[in-house]
Amino acid sequence: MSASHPDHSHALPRRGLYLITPDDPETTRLLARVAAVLPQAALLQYRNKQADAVLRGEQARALLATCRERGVPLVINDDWQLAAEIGADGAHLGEDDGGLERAREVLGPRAILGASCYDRLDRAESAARAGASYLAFGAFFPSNTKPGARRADPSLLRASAHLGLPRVAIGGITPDNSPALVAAGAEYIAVVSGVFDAPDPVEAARAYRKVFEQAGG
Ligand SMILES: Cc1ncc(COP(=O)(O)OP(=O)(O)O)c(N)n1
Ligand SMILES: Cc1nc(C(=O)O)sc1CCOP(=O)(O)O
Ligand SMILES: [Mg+2]
Repeated sequence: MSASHPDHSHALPRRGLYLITPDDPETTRLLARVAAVLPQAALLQYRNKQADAVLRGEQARALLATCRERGVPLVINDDWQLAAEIGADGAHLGEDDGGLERAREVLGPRAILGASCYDRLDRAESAARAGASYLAFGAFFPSNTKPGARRADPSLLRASAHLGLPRVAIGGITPDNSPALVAAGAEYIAVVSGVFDAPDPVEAARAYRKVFEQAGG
């Protein structure tokens, strides 16, 4: 912990696969899909861009129970108020999701607060100042989950190392294209379709985990 970055990443594992949920309206099915691959994950993000507030509340609570059983932190996408309401481990905020400072104030110093930085180092610098726990960059490759995502270059991972926060790489990431991102400094590889749309999601999740093992832990 440094003076400029107080203890904002307490619950964060050191590195690994950051799983993000697919938009699945069936809560029982979503839970089964997540439970199968959760043992391979360092972190889980609940993201459902189609669900209304009631379904999001139901799914987030159900996932939180599963995550607690498995000891995996749960981050809620977009909605830090929902994270606070259900006692999740944190929230992930992009450019349209409200200010990091207010979220940090309410969620407290130990919450995981993720910030989307896209392809922008200046955004990463201000997110670090505003109390982010990690900095997410992307999209590194074309993504079917988010076809319009801005593209980022792996050099951004190296260029943001001085900020001293864990870096997340996202967007079209596969086990095959992950090693270059981990070598460039990504502590986390964030994935939706590479796991959840794979013919064998458990095998796919293991393949991402192996990338970190082969990179040295
Ligand atoms: C780990 C991680 N990184 C980036 C995003 C994208 O956030 P945002 O730009 O707010 O877009 P949506 O996910 O809300 O569509 C993310 N969710 N997680
Ligand atoms: C949610 C999200 N955010 C991105 C960004 O670049 O900010 S890319 C993305 C989609 C990630 O899904 P997949 O692993 O299926 O490509
Ligand atoms: Mg968002």
